[in-house]
Amino acid sequence: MTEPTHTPAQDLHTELTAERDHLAASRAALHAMRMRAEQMYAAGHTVAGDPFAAEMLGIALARRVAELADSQTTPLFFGRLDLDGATVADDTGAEHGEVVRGRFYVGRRHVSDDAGEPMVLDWRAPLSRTFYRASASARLGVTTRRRFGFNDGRLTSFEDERLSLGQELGSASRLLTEEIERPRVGPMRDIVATIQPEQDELVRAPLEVSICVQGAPGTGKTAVGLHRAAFLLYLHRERLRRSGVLIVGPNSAFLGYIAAVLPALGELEVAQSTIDEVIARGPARGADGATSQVIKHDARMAEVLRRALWAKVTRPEGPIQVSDGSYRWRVDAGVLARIVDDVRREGLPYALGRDRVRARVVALLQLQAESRAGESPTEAWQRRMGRSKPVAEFLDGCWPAATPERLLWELLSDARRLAAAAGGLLTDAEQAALVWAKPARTPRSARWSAADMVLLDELAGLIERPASLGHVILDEAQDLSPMQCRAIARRTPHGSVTVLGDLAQGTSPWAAADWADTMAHLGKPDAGIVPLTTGFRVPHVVVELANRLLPFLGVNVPGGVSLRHDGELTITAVDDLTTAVVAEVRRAGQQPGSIGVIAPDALAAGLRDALTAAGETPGVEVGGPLAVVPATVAKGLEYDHVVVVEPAVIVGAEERGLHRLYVVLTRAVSRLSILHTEPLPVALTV
Ligand SMILES: Nc1ncnc2c1ncn2[C@@H]1O[C@H](COP(=O)(O)OP(=O)(O)OP(=O)(O)O)[C@@H](O)[C@H]1O
Repeated sequence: MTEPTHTPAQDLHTELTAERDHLAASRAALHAMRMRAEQMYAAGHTVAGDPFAAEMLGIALARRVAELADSQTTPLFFGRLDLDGATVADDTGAEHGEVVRGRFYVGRRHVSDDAGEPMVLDWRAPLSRTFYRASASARLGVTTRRRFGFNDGRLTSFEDERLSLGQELGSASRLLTEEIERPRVGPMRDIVATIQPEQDELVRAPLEVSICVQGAPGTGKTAVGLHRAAFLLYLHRERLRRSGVLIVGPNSAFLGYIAAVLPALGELEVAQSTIDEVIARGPARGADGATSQVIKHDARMAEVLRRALWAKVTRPEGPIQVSDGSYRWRVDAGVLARIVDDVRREGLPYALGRDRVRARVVALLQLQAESRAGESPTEAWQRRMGRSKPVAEFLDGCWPAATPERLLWELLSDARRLAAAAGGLLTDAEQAALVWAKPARTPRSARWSAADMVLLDELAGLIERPASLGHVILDEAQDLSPMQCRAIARRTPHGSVTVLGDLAQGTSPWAAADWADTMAHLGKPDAGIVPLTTGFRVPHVVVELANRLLPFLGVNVPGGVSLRHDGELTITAVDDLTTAVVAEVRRAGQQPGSIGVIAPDALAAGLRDALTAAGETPGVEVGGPLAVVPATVAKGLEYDHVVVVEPAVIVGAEERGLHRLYVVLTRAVSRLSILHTEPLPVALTV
């Protein structure tokens, strides 16, 4: 492998001018595409056949116009490929033999000229794959890969790797380094220009494939998940628009931080929620004790609920007799029992089963009516029979209608009912912890807790099957409980999942210790587990400090390595925390970038007030210049300068406090200052 040769200044100038010309021409072409789309939008109603078609066409064209919006500050392309024979892969990654030569620009979206010739290739197009994957040893038909540097939308530099001459920069790329080390002010940005080969492999994995990524802090898991969503939507737009793509993140601060990435990539329709929002059936107004909460999230509850629901189905005791004008039809108890048994064996969701039993009974009544009258009864007749009192009473007796709320209310209000469902599964003490001390009088008046929502969702899934989503991306998935995983599994029986997380960052009481368990609860036990170890956020010195905690975290994960060798770490024992935090924030403010003061939850509000009183202005939004962040919401976030306050209190505040500290220490992009009055946690000092 050789170092890239340098281009003489004069040639450099000529080349830069040519590249800027191509950029200007591409912008003009994009503008023309948008004009054409706007004209079509304006004329849409005249070509559509009917009002519905006109509306659909209008929506599609408006979307197209929005997708073609140009932003002067976002570079239209960031790379160039010179090809002497690249083999294009199809959607699945399989090569289909078309050999391509010539020059191609790679950017955020496809731009073509009037004749339809590509001026910029979408980064997700099959040919663009070579931009991310080619290396000197496997150059995939690439002779030269060029990366462009931009400043405020203006093309200012480029960097070549002549792969055909064995030149390759890898992580020594100046443009990659600049991108990684740039100050993090504002919301999270996309990484399309610098996706690394190991990340690209995950981003472009086929839609059918579920994957689980175990990655150390800052290895780009969130970035990979977001780019994977954009990639899948590009390849399977119509299918996924119908079925939906969902991103699940740990909290609303995190979702706010990542919210701008997909729109910047032209993807405006991906739902982004917390797991609680996904399963909410109304506001959670109740609270759980620590013990009952953990039991409710335990996978055994699924079986308790299943038993409780299906215990409602009983064998019919007598026959049905239905009057129909001057006739009277009859179905014997034995026949009814067989129907109930058969339908149970079919394994349908409860409500569908009930409908099917009703339909079978009506079919038997219909047979009798047909043999008597010689003609088929109408649908109205069938509905009348299905709703007739004897049929309704039979159904209410042996397959009663059920709602999640009523069932759970019955279980949590009544120790005997719970015991009947939980016998052999939950201990007596566990059952006692679940039953309400003061039962709600009706299901409607129950004050459901967040953990109850998980149980209600499980019941709802037993009663009626939810629609299947096309793809779900689960970020910080190590914190999902078995029951929460099941909630996602129910929503993806025909879809796939991308699971992103770090076992070392598990802070929930049910945090995963082994990805195989999580994937089994998600219904994808065969998914591969892929490690990511190269860190793009946390500087080397800080990674080293955080890695000291790993042996104490009880998980088996590969340690991270940092691409960043800059960075600064200070640990200071202070007398007065508030004074020290204010002084540290002032010192940090002398450098560009965002500042995050991460404090024990109990201290956060006081520090925010103290900073405000001192004339600093901590904001609440993530991505602002200064934020005071309670330790429990810092997950997934990052700041150029992180001030960690009182690590020992963070550790002592919760059961998995050491894991929390690991999360908190790994939020820093450039500088980490630790301020403490209490002795540091032992794990940090060994
Ligand atoms: N290939 C890349 N090029 C440039 N920046 C990158 C790349 N990959 C990741 N980054 C940046 O590194 C930072 C960390 O990425 P990200 O938040 O996705 O990591 P993570 O693995 O989800 O971290 P954590 O587990 O700590 O939440 C982000 O600022 C992201 O933009």
